[in-house]
Amino acid sequence: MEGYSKIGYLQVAEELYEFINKDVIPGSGMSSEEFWLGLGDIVKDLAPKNKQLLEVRDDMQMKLNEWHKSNQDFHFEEYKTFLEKLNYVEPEVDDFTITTTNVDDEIAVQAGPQLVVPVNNGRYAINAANARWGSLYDALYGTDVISEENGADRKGSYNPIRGDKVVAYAKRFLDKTVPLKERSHSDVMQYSIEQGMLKVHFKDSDESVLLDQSQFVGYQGSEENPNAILFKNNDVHVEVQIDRDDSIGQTDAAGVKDVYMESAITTIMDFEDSVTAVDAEDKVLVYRNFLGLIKGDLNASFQKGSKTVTRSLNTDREYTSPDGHSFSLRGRSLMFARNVGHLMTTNAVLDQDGNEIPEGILDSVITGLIGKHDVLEHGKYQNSSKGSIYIVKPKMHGSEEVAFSNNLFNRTEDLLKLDRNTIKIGVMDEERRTTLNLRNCINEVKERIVFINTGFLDRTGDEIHTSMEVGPVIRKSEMKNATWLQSYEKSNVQQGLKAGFSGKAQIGKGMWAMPDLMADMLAQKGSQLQAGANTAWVPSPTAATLHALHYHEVHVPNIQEELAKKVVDYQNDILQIPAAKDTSWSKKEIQEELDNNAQGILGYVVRWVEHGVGCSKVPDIRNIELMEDRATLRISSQHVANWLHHGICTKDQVMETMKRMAKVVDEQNAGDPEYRAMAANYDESIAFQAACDLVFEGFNQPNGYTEPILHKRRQEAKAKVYANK
Ligand SMILES: CC(=O)SCCNC(=O)CCNC(=O)[C@H](O)C(C)(C)COP(=O)(O)OP(=O)(O)OC[C@H]1O[C@@H](n2cnc3c(N)ncnc32)[C@H](O)[C@@H]1OP(=O)(O)O
Ligand SMILES: O=CC(=O)O
Ligand SMILES: [Mg+2]
Repeated sequence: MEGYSKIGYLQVAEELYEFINKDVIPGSGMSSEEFWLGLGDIVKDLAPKNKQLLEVRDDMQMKLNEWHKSNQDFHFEEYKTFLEKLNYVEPEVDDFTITTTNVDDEIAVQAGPQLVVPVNNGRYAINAANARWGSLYDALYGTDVISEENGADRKGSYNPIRGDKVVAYAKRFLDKTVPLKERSHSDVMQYSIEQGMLKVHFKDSDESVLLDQSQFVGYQGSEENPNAILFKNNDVHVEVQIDRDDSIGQTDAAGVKDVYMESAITTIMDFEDSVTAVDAEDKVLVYRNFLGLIKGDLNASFQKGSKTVTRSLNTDREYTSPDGHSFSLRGRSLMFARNVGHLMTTNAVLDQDGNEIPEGILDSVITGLIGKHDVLEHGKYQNSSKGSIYIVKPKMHGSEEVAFSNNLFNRTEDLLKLDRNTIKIGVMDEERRTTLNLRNCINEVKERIVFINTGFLDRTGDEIHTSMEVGPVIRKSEMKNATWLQSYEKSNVQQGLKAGFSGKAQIGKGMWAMPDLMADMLAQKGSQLQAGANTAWVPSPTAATLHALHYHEVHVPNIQEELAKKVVDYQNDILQIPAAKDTSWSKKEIQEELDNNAQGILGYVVRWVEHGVGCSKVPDIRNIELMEDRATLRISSQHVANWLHHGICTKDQVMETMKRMAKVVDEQNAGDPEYRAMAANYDESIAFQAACDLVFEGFNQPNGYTEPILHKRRQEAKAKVYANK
């Protein structure tokens, strides 16, 4: 095949071949020949099984559709029996606990925010790794957490009225989190260290100490005039920064210029939901960025206003302990790589017959190979101090698919000469068959599992698609309160606790998908901790810093201990299908639902297909900017497909809506010179065609996934650009 190098069983796209051989193999302890021949063996052995697992998915979906069509008179018990016979609901394994070892404290001990970032965007990826620490002052000043009332507006140059509100908020946080024995942090004139204790001095020459002296764990600078005081609360840190020469420090009695929060304790470097990678060129970019992150030499230069900014990874933070010893804290988030799932194949590597190989197999061996450099301590920094490689595996359906991933990781370890279970797994609980059989799924990876996470966005898409034949689904905005979703969230925590995750692994919860609504996030996202999660997803570094506040309010291990005492059988509730009981929506309501979905689909897809951007902020019908990714696209497209299938709307109505909304999206993007308007020629716009395919062909997409259409159309768009060059 032209443009490919033949090696053993495989044909490898030249750019990938060269990148791996030149940049990744050296120092890995293996030759390139060994690597490619070994990958060939894995593909030869595992690709047929991968294919068979996908056939099981299709077969189950077909049988579900048939069952629902011939059981319009629905009986719940019969439905359950049918699911059990189909092995859609598996017989449960006996009690067990996970035995994962060599897990970093960031995962096992420290409850805190988890940031997700598309790894193809180097600038964002570096930012994400550096988001281990973030400025509380900036996060408050720049978001709606601080209201703009009474002259505290955000626009323009620094507004001292707003600044005062920020400082007051931060000092209230300190009073709650690291209280003084007497009075408030806002009364402090001077922080100092005396005989290993933190002392605070007030204006009237009064002084005090911390209520709990053990919360003071370090400082920078001198004992008399420290320039940073480090506190620890609920296993996470907060640093009060002092600089009397700084423009903000000057205005503060104690010279405090900022409160720095330990924020994104872990980060998911995403190769999946938020990424566009459809060929060898794109795959090389994501692998190259990940290599740079692991080796610590990734840089990104970009224009910010008139300046060129070069960004690189932060160093560790150095402190002196109260008893005078030097120590450091990590300056960077602990990184996971989220590989793609089992569905897609990639043309970056072909087998000897010219078939694309499963993309998940390629991701496993290459992220494993890159991760090996960390195990061998080749980087400027170390990601895992325990010699582990952390991989998140998404979109798996049921325990056989998890067992397949385990086998793939075993084979990857053997090929790379890594000890068994060096590669840890994070299991996304985001498909209905995994939720129902989560215990069995965890059991398949009990020696390497480090997280379960409720990816409720994909999970909602799967919910709609699975029960497509039942009837019209409830409106999208009602999904979050639906019985199935609420019980899925609870069941996930219960299964994690039962399998002994507390103190060993993460029980994670999903994304806050409104990146601009930070006040609402602060009000609502703490509930994920109350529900037992020791981490939850945020879309940006700012959100990580603000979400970190929640982990200071509650000590998650205590909550988990309480929750572990009660055991509830959630299965019947998880199986409550979100079909609408009352479908008498008004014409206006139907149109509103369609408009909203169409706007989200088009706004996201146009950037995916034409610009290669896999995660975007797209305004919804109320003009609220939403984080859209493949999983939210799956929901919107399946929702329209469902209503279309059940005659709630007509094909003509949907087409009219898509065309009208394309004009709205075109207007939203009018300021972008690279943007190609969809409404200029609907038939020629590849993005518009992709969006239409997702809706009109939605019924036939495997499990309602968006990748097959997105990949095909993106490849088409890239080919068109190259042809015109
Ligand atoms: C279902 C699921 O799988 S959810 C997982 C998928 N979702 C994600 O991965 C979320 C990733 N988030 C993002 O891509 C972005 O935050 C978006 C698209 C939601 C918003 O992006 P933007 O509009 O560019 O963000 P905004 O203008 O508010 O902020 C930009 C700044 O924040 C930084 N930033 C924003 N999001 C992130 C992030 N996730 N990680 C690191 N940095 C980020 C940017 O680097 C930029 O800072 P810089 O100029 O100093 O480099
Ligand atoms: O991957 C996360 C999701 O919600 O889907
Ligand atoms: Mg997902």
